[in-house]
Order: sequence, then structure tokens, then C-alpha cells
Amino acid sequence: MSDAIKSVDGAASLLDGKAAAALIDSRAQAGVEALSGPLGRAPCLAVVLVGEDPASHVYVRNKVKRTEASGMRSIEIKKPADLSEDALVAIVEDLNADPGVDGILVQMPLPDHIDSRRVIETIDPDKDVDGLTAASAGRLVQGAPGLRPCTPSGCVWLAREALGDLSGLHVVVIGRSILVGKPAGLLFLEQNCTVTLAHSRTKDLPGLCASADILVAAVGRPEMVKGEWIKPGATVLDVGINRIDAPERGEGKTRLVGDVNFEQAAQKAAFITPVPGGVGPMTIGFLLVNTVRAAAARAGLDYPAAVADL
Ligand SMILES: Nc1nc2c(c(=O)[nH]1)N[C@@H](CN(C=O)c1ccc(C(=O)N[C@@H](CCC(=O)O)C(=O)O)cc1)CN2
Ligand SMILES: [Mg+2]
Repeated sequence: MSDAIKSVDGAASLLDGKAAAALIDSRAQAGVEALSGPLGRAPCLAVVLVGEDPASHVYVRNKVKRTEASGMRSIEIKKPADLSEDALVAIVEDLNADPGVDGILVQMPLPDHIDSRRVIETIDPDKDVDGLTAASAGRLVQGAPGLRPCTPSGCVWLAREALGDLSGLHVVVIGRSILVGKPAGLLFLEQNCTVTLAHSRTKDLPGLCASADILVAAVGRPEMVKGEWIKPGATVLDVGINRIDAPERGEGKTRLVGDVNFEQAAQKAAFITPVPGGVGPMTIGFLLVNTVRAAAARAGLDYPAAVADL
């Protein structure tokens, strides 16, 4: 059994995203080692963070730590919440123009006064390691080479680890964001799955989910998906990260839950991701992989073997 799968008696096997992400990080590190010689330098990721959102600061700190641990160069740019949109666009343009920068990531969400689409569209698609630009999305739709969004890449990797060939399986994705829902649908389609994209207006969502061989929950509603929505033997990938009150832990305490009621779903599913420690940690793993891929492609080199087949 893979390191990423932990068997639990009488319930679903756990897809352990922390163990899986350690494996993905080690692939990125091997890619860095293979590429740094031909490149004449280490690949480089620049991360831009605007504002004081505490969760975003934690994610960016983890990105910087794991980028450096993989042997890459990390550039971290932090700006106050009142930074103007034009100033942020200028920062991205400078990073585009810097030949020593391979990947650019602007941490989301941005403050309300900034048009996220304008900022994202400023990123050079060849440095778009988040896979969020219209060019990256178009390449994904067309099945052309390009950088794919990180969280959905982690979902597909975990599903393949659990199930092997995914051909013909019915995947239901709940959520239609550009960060997760839509690209997840397209990435599973690339795996020859039959894909249904569901959302808040979908009729009979429980009935639809009950037909899913693979259920991807990416709605941002705590524990919305109930046990009776799960097809027996399904694979459940929970992308939600919701902080809820946890008075049982003491006054003012909170805990993280996903979009799936884990206790219930684990009684029906064959494989399930926990929250925390499931899909979340995969995001940064694939960010590192994408940075290695971007560095190779920008230099006209093939992807190093370690990151070619993920
Ligand atoms: N530019 C981007 N912005 C955002 C992205 C993204 O992929 N690109 N995704 C999220 C935030 N994010 C990375 O940026 C991210 C979220 C969660 C995790 C993670 O490992 N979560 C842990 C729990 C963390 C906690 O305790 O709060 C888990 O699920 O186990 C990693 C990265 C939005 N913004
Ligand atoms: Mg959505």
C-alpha cells in the first residue's frame, strides 16, 4: 500500500495528504537537482502577498519554507492592505521582466479594492505556476502543454494513487471556482472520467452525488455533504477548509472541518481525505512541481523525469 494511503478498520481508507505532499516535494527537489546544472542556477519562485489575512500569511510562510527546502530560490514580497492595484500590477510586471524568476504567485484573496482578474492576467502565462491566467485555462481546455492549477492537480494525483486508472469513472465536482472546481473537472476529463460539475443551483444534489465514483467537494460550506450522499465504495476528496466554533474544546476555541461530514462519509466511502491533512498540503507540493516545470519550459528543456509523470 502506498505511503499516502492509511487503512482504517471498518471505515474508509484515509488518503494522507501530508505523506503524499512529502513525496511530491521530494519529486520537486529531485527535479531541482536535475535542472540546476543545465539552467546554471536554481529555479526561482516569487510569492506576492497583499494585506494582513492571517491564514494567507501562514500559507505564504509554508510556501517559502518548502520552496527553500526543495533547493529553489524564493522571493517573498509582502505589501500592506492599502497597496494600490496599479502598484501591484507594476510588481507583477517587474517579476515578468526578471529572467531569474520562473514562477509568480499572487496569494488570494486580494483586498476588495483590487481587481483580482486584472492582476492575474498581468502574470506571464509561462510563469503562471498557479495556472490561473486565461491562457493557462485555455491550454488546459485544449489539452495543450501548460501549467495546471495546483489543488486540482493534487486531487487527481490522490485519486490515481487510490484507484489507479480512472477511465470511465463518474466524477462529481461540487463547486465551480476557477481555482478548484472548473479545472478539477477538466483535469479529471483528461483522465477519461465522465465529469459532472455541480453547484449551489444543482437540482437534487444528494441524488447526483450518490452516483459519483469520485466526489470532489469544493464549496466552502462546513460539512454540507452528508453520509447518505455518498455511493458505497466511492472516493471522497474534500477540498473545503472551514474554521468553525468548537465550544467542546473550550471557550472561544475553533477547529477546521471540510465540506464533507467526515465521520458519516467515512462509513460509506472506500477512500477519503481528512481535513486538515488531506488535499490542502498537496497544493504547495504541486506549486513546487509547477515551478520546476516552468523553469524547464522557459529554458527550452524537457521536464526533469522526477516531475514529468505526476
Ligand atoms: N494564489 C493562490 N491563492 C490561494 C490558493 C492557491 O492555490 N493559490 N489556495 C488557497 C490557499 N492555499 C494556498 O495558497 C492553501 C490552503 C490550504 C493549505 C493547507 O495545507 N491546509 C491545511 C490546513 C491549514 C490550516 O491549519 O489552516 C490542510 O488542509 O491540512 C495549503 C495551501 C487560497 N488561496
Ligand atoms: Mg465555487
